Amino acid sequence: MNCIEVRGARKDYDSKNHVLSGLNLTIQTGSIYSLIGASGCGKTTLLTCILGMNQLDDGTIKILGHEVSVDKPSKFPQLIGYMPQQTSLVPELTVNETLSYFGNIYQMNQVLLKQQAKFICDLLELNDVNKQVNQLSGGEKRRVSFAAALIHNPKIVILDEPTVGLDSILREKIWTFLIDSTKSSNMSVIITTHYIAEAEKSNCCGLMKNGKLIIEDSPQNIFKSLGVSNLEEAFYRLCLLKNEDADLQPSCSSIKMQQIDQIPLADDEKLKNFVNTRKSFYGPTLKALFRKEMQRIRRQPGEITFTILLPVVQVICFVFGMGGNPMGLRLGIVNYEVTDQTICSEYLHSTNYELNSTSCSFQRLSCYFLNEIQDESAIKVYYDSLEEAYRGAKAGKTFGFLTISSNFTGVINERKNDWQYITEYENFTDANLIQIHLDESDYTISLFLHIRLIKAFERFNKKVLRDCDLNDKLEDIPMEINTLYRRLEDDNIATGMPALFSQVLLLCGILFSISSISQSRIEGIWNRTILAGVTTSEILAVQLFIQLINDIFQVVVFKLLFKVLFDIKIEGNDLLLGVIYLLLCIAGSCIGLFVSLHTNNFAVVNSAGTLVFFTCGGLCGGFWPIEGQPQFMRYISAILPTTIPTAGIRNIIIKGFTITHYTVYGAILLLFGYIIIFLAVSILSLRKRKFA
Ligand SMILES: Nc1ncnc2c1ncn2[C@@H]1O[C@H](COP(=O)(O)OP(=O)(O)OP(=O)(O)O)[C@@H](O)[C@H]1O
Repeated sequence: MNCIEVRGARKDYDSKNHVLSGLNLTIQTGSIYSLIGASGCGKTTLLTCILGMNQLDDGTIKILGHEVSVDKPSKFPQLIGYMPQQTSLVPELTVNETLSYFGNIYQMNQVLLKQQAKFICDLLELNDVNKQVNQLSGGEKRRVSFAAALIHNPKIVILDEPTVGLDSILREKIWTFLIDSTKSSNMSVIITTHYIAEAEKSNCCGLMKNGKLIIEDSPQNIFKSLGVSNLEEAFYRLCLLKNEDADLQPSCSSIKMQQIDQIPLADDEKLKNFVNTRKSFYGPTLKALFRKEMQRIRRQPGEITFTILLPVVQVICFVFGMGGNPMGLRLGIVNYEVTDQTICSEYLHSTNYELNSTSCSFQRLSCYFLNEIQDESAIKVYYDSLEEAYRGAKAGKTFGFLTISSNFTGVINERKNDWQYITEYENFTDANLIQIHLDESDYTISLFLHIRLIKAFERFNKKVLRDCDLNDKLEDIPMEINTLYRRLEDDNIATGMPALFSQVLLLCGILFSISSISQSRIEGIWNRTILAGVTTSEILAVQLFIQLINDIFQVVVFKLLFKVLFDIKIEGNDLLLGVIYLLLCIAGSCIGLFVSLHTNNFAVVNSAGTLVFFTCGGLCGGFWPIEGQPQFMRYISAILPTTIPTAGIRNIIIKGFTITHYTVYGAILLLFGYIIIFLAVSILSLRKRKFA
């Protein structure tokens, strides 16, 4: 039986790029087949199609008589060993751990695994087996990758440029091993190489050009037919040939292999047994997947620190960055009533202000008013003229300025004493006693200054009324505003806190998921794991388990932070709050999973995470009311993963709402919805395309 048969293989990446154009290839069991050709001629593409990682547009590929495609990769993963062009290993694992990982996902017997690992490490001169892969040289990494392809003693070995970067002695050793293995254990090898001379050691050589094999024969037959003495020369000659001359090809299938034992691979019954030997959800395999992730996390101190610190830093920043009253705001003052401010301070220090108690008339009341604006409200910066104050505000030296008219005291006196007789109402309001110009480019600061100036005037006015023996309540508006639920001591922080919590927990889930899944897909370990026969369900199960551990950890950190930093009493059920936190984290993990499965570009993955974070942050209503959004946007906000949960968290913490309130059960249902949808779509897309 032929080990691999490729018939009429066509593959186009795009309409201009015909990589394989009706290629035929036959690899006999127990032989070494060297695939050579210029860079970019399609060797890797052919290998990935043979492995079922890439789909042919036309034609068939059979491994041991069974057709292979993306939908139906090889039935015998344990029989195949693949070494990709990129090293495709976990950089944080040691050599020993790497071989143990591969041995376990191939479900090897532990004693055999140890023996085989020792044998291969000796063969490939991998002496320091406790060194991490990321501490190895390029050549050493390739040797580890080669060892990983051979650890389970495969019967079909597919090697994409295994000898690149290795010295000639080691290359010789590898070839000797391959030749011995094909002879002694009937191993079949397909190998691509740019070292054409070493291909002379193979049983058959195929030279690819223009998407086809232009020759496929034993090196000796090629020498004979072309009248050359080495493959380099043959390769050079054939590459110069035009396409129409490419009919030189006797097939390698006519070459008689000196096989000792063909039975194990030719016997279909035994192959079936081989298929059945792989156990689904097998403990040691799952353990290997889990251990690999844990070792990776453990050896990436940056990542683990980031995972722990992310919520801590975010919450601390939030506590210090939000909710505090802005201090040190500079406000320009132009006082036309008392232009020399030293007079004001002397005056305030001496008699406070001059009051004629019989008529209740004052002097220089502007000093008195300005005295009510203390530094914690605004730091006063005095200017002599409006123009100067304007220039100061424009230059950013102040957040705005106010002018006090020269008739300030006169009008106030009038208001207090003769307000009932003022007939020229227009004149009264036009007095423009105090004109305020605020820099509205920072709305929050302008709002604060606005309120503080009004309050300063109220205080001033009340004092004046009291000094005139008038009831200072006259100044109050006849309205009392009482609050429901709000607690003064924590209202500022409590307002934005639920939004921050939902945002950060969602982000923690997304980032963790992205970092572990994208990393393994981009590094190539994902594909190698799938090729070893591990199902995507097994990988997902382990991933979700690890995510859950991370999510629970994040929630615990959050709850502790909440206690230590906020010390806010939770009115509602703490457990219910924990459930929403956990669901937020899990929803984030599922969103991260979905994103990582749909792109292998780290920049895109990170941008997607950032997009989710900022979109949800801006629209969730926790930092700015949803009521401020246009109606159509409110519909979008309502279905975002943090909007209803933010309201739910706020309602549990501050109002003590239970699961019967729509924001609480709505949050739980919404998050469950997110988890189910993103998980289902991820599973479906993995069914369609397992490989990264
Ligand atoms: N995913 C892809 N999308 C589009 N084009 C691709 C893709 N992968 C490979 N190609 C193109 O297909 C052609 C064959 O690539 P392939 O990697 O198979 O060549 P190769 O013979 O293995 O090259 P090398 O010897 O340099 O490794 C190249 O022109 C390459 O640009």
